[in-house]
Amino acid sequence: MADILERIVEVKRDEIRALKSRYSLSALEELAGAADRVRGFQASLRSAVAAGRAGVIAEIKKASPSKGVIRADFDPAWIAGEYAAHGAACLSVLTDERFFQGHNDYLVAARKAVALPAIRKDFLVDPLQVIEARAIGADCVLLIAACLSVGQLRELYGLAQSLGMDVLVEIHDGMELEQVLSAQLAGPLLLGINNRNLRTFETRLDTTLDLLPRLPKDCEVVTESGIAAPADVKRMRDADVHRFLIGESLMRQPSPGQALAKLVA
Ligand SMILES: O=P(O)(O)OC[C@@H](O)[C@@H](O)c1c[nH]c2ccccc12
Repeated sequence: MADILERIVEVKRDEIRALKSRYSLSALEELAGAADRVRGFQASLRSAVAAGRAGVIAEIKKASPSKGVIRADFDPAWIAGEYAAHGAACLSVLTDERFFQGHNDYLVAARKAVALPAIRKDFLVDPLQVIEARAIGADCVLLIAACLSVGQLRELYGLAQSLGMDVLVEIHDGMELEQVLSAQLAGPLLLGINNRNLRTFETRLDTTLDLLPRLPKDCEVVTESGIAAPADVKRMRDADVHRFLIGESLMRQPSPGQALAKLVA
């Protein structure tokens, strides 16, 4: 059986075809040009960290392929308000419909409710999806190294930057790190290390810690997935990792904002 990442990318190919039949490139570019001004995503994380705080990207995620529905009562604007009121630096919004029960409208609603910058969390493999991200208001896009060739990574990264967006480049092992470094992207690189293996769903915080010695000095590391307890946050901060992408453990609590405050207190 094809693994989940391959299945997701197959579905994305269909979505890209549909997007192409709905919009011409110039129409989509026009929408991107008319979108709300970009809010600095990488800068917001940087200022939290400079102030001695954890820089948290708080995720708005209804469901996932590994966990099913995570939160049934799902109101993206309300959740965004919770996160903003309790110290999140940025929002992450899943827009994939098929596997994560996300939606572009959730990003629009969440971003409209607060002043925080937001990343479009999806599986981007085509320039059109990057332009679409800006058209719906995204301030940052996720580029997953495992879905992209070095050439695609360079192309999509450059395109996102040319649209004023930041990019979070995601890896989960040393091979993907080498691939990203060989792309020689314009830094300082915002590099996400996913503790969850998207092929097996196994989650190990050591994934981040093991890769740290191999990262370039100016790299801004985000540890992603599986952060559930204050001890997890402390372990990372002791290793000089101050940026976090956190979803499930917040989404499962009645007040995701209070959960966030407790986690990083
Ligand atoms: O819910 P968690 O374990 O806190 O993880 C959040 C985030 O890291 C995870 O949703 C994620 C990281 N990279 C992704 C790529 C696609 C979809 C989802 C993800």
